[in-house]
Parts: sequence; C-alpha cells; structure tokens
Amino acid sequence: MAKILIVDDDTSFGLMIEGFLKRKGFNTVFVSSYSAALDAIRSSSFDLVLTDYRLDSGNGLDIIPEVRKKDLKTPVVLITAYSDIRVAVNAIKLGAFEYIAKPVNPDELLHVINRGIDKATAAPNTPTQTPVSKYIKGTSRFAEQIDQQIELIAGTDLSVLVLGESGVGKEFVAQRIHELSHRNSKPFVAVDCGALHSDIASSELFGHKKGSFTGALDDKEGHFENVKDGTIFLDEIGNLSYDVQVKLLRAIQERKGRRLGSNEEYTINCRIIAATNEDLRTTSFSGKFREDLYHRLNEFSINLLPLRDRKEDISIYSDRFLKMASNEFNKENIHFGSEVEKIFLSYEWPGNLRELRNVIRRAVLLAKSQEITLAELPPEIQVPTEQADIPVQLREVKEKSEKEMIIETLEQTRYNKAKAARILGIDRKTLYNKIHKYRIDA
Ligand SMILES: Nc1ncnc2c1ncn2[C@@H]1O[C@H](COP(=O)(O)OP(=O)(O)OP(=O)(O)O)[C@@H](O)[C@H]1O
Repeated sequence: MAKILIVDDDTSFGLMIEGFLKRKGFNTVFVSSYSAALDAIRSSSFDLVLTDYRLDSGNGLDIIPEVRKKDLKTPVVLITAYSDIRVAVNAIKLGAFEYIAKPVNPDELLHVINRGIDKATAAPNTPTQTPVSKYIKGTSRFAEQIDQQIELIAGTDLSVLVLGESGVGKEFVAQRIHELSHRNSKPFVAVDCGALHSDIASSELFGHKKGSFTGALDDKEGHFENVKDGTIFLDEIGNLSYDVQVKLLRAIQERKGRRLGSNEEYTINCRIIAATNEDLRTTSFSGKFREDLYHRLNEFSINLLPLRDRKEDISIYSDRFLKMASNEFNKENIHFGSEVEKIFLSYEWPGNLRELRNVIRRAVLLAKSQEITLAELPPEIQVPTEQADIPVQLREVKEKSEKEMIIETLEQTRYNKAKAARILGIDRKTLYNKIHKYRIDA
C-alpha cells in the first residue's frame, strides 16, 4: 500500500484529502505545518509527497529539496492556487513531479498520484526504456524548422544543447533525437540536474563504491554507466556545481568515468543531450558555468520558442492533448467551444506545453457535456493577457503581484540575480529591466 505524506496548513482541507485518499486505499500521514513536514520527511519514507504551496512558514517549494535529499525518486506533487501558475512552473524546475491547481478535482488528484507512484516504482533508478513516441510535431514554420534540425542531428553523435523555457518541450525534443538515432534500441536516461543535491550529484552521475562516503552502503552504478550506449539527457545543466562540471568535462573529453572511491575507470559510450532554461554563456562569463564545458555540450544547439511566440502551434497541440485526455478519461466526441479556442490563443502560457496539457486534461475531466466551455478553464486563463486588453485596475494588480514575486524570489536567493531569474523563468536582462521598472532596491 503506497504511503503518502499530505502537507497542508489548512487542516480541514488536508483532512478531507486524507479521508479521500484513505478511501482509495492509500496509507496516509497528514501534517499541518512546515516544520512537521520536515520532521516527517527526515524520519520516515514516503512513496509520494503531496504539499500545498502556501504553508504556515516556508512553502511547498522549500519541501522539494528536502524530499530530494532523502530520496531522489519520491515524487512531489504541489497544490497551487490558479494565480500561482508561475510557482507551479518553478516547482517543476525544482524537480516536482506535477502540480495540481485549486480547486482540487478528486479524479485529477487520484490520477496524478497514481502516475507519480507508477513512475517512481516502474523505473527504480534504472534507465527509462525508449517509450512509444508521444512526440507531436507543431505546424508553425518555427516548429517545422526545429523538426528539420532534429532529423538532421539525430543521425550524428554530436552533443546537443536544448534551450528554452520550462515546459516548452526540451525533454521531448531530446527523446525525439534519441528515437530517430541509431541508439534507439538502447536506453534513454533523463537526469534532472536541478533536482540533484550537490552532495550526491557525482555519485548519481558516476556511481560510487561501497564505503566511499557515509551513507554509501552498497556499490552503486551511476547514470553514465547504466545508460550504456544510449542517450543521457542532462536537464537543467546550469545547476551542476563547479566540481561536478569539472568531472563531467573530463568524462566527455576522455570518454571515461570513475565511481566515487574507486580507481577503476569505465568507458563512456553514450550520446549527451543537455538542456537549460538560462543563458549559460552569461553565467559562464561570470564564472559559474565552465566555458569549455559549455562548448563541449553545445556542438549543436536547438532553441525552442515559448508557446506564446508560436501561437500557430496552439491549435494542433490542443487538439492532440484533447484526444489524449478523452481517451484517458473515456469521454468521447468531446470538443472545445469557440470561446475556449479564442482564450487559448490570447493567453500567455507561462508554463508552455505542460500547462496547456494540464489545463486541457483538467477541462476534460470537469466537462459536463461534450463541449468544453469557459466554466472548465481556470479563472486565470480567462483573463486576456495582452496588455492592451487589460483594464488599468487589473493591470495594476498584475504588476503588483509580479513585483511582489520578484522581491520574494530575490529575498529567497539572497539577491543572487542569476538564480532569481532562473527561478522566475526569465532571463537576467528581463529581471534587471523589471527591477528598474518597479524600483526594487536590489
Ligand atoms: N513535442 C511534444 N509533443 C507532445 N507533448 C509535448 C511536446 N513537448 C512538450 N510536450 C508536453 O509538455 C510537457 C513538458 O515537456 P518537457 O518535459 O519536454 O518540457 P521541458 O522543456 O523539458 O520542461 P522543464 O524545463 O520544466 O524540464 C510534456 O510532459 C508533454 O506533456
């Protein structure tokens, strides 16, 4: 019976979720404070952690690294308010498995929990075998060019750097390259470097020998060993510590790896695809990301535009996500109302394709008839986001919350602007412009 930790400072809501999950056969532990959550995570093991974003002290995002430190595989699901969509996006960047927007729909909750547990148990630290392709091609000129690049590059062994905002499809592009390459019968291993705590990053990537550090109870294969001749996908590469960057560079240059605490070397034969949503060149100039490593990883780069800058793609993706969700929830002949289609085109999609997929999946679940109407969309989406369409008052509210979020993130990162920009999902230049615009003392 899977064991779930539920964290929510709204006790009645937390108990309601607990009751629901118990009825569905889960073993649950409910805590109503941030500190109790940390105690629970440190003192016992869970198959999944479900946390609200807003907690009495700290927040759901702070829980993620704590869970990661304890067990890399435990999925974390974050519950957010609709207005926190950017928080949800950040949660994914920090390694959360998924987010669910309030009001929580029980079917959706159950579905996400089951997917999280299945994923964690199906591949316990072993390479993901290449799945049947779920890659959907966009129809914009931009998407066509990307597909041409993918096809071109797939036949080579060049290292590829995939760039773009969170949720834009970087991992899907990496998988697509792998599927079209001669390595497609070999493993595809995705490593979320953003979720790798610096203390364990080397051991996760390269493996360790029993006794090489406290807690190394057994010999362990690293991802570079278990990927064999397949493709390793290093997501959020900018998060790797300098030490690990040095090891990675050596591994790439010499095509050799070594487990921590071992003298024996193994050969590295895999293809490397890396991804980031920050400008590594800027970071490299400020000495945080090694320039030599950057060039090694970037033998070819693919830059994915955010969805709002390629709106022609929205229609094909929403149709396909709709089909996938209707199959998943056994709802036939479901379609979008014309208002919904219009809103999809005017909304900014800060969470890109991931957000589009989630909004559609939820709408299908909630739909009472065969037509998806505005009632099934999150309120935030129903507000046209083009500045010109926003009444002054609303624009002020939007700007106020943006300013607050920037201040909060700057405080969280102790005014490290590169880090703050990364968490906010914007580039540093945009952050500087906003600091200037809102006259933030930074
Ligand atoms: N080409 C695609 N075809 C079908 N679905 C896609 C495609 N690209 C993205 N998606 C959907 O969007 C989700 C997010 O994609 P993906 O994980 O590749 O984004 P990402 O850019 O790697 O995000 P992050 O930076 O947060 O890791 C996927 O789980 C999938 O549902």
